[in-house]
Amino acid sequence: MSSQIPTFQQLGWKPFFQQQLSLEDLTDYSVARVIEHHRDRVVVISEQGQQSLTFTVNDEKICVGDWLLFDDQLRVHRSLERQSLFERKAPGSKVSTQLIASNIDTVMIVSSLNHDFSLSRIERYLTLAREAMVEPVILLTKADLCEDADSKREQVQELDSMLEVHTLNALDEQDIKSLEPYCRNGKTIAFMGSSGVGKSTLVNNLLGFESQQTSGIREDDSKGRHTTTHRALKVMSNGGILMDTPGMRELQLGSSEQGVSETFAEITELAQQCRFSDCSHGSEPGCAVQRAIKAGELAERRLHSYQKLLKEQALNGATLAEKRSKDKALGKLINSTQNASKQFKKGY
Ligand SMILES: Nc1nc2c(ncn2[C@@H]2O[C@H](COP(=O)(O)OP(=O)(O)OP(=O)(O)O)[C@@H](O)[C@H]2O)c(=O)[nH]1
Ligand SMILES: [Zn+2]
Repeated sequence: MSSQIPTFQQLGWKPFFQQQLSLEDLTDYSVARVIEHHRDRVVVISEQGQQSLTFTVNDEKICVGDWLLFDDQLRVHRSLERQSLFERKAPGSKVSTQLIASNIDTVMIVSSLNHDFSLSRIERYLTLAREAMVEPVILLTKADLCEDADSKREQVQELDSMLEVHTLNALDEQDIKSLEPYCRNGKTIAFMGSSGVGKSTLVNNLLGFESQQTSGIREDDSKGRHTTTHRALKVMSNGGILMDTPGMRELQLGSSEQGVSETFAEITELAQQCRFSDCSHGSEPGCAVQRAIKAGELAERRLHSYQKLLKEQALNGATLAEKRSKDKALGKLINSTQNASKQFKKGY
């Protein structure tokens, strides 16, 4: 974080958050945004600068990017409702989720135009972005190393005509400038994409670090990145906020169906015209999806991606449902034990 204290507006304060405050909140508490999350405390930035806050007993689940209220004793009072949230399944657990980052406006889905380029991977990230309620933008890097950049760009655009798709050389200053509209004052952005596609290069250039790293990224720089304290929230040279949490890179598909159906809107729409409401779009008669594939209006690849993601989701959904039924069973057990002890007390 730069030495200058950013203004609230710069930090991403919006009417959406303002509306959640009562008069009492404003007089009794201070407002801040979380920039680091630790086991027993959070580091926040407010109009007073950077502060470390302790949790109260009623420790709610807080994550980087959250807005919260705190008292004079530097204790968290409560966090405000989020506008968007990235979460993932906690490692080692099929059921609980881990909060990654909240209140992001735009997520940059980065894919390089060489070996990493994969429409299915992009679709996967699009689904994640939509589940998180975050606007996606596609950045296709290494355009300088690719001969058919335009045709690949078109393939991505065909996934969704409303999608913003850029091809660029992440090392080129002019190309970085084209991203400025997304990085303005008050905007929070984040990056997603597999290893080596140019995320760090983009991040460093957007942060205005190019003067420090003119000779490109050296091998030992990646080590250096890890030894410096990791601030998840950084102010970019033109005022926007960059959310740079390591967890964003290992995101997995959640359990809601909405992300998939939005990402594959044309299939969702076609499916409504299938003769059978539970059509699997295989060999059923009257399948509108198969008809569109045969007519060349829908790529077969799209249907495969769609089905694959739906299957993954069903799997995630099942584990959540299992968890719920377990919780219910536990609830029943507790109730019956309580009833039994009541009955016992009553002398039955
Ligand atoms: N020619 C060219 N090289 C690029 C471009 N973008 C990134 N690179 C190079 O690709 C390599 C990997 O880039 P990084 O920015 O480290 O990739 P990353 O996505 O951060 O990778 P991880 O840190 O592993 O997640 C570096 O050597 C960059 O200089 C580009 O648009 N054009
Ligand atoms: Zn069908």
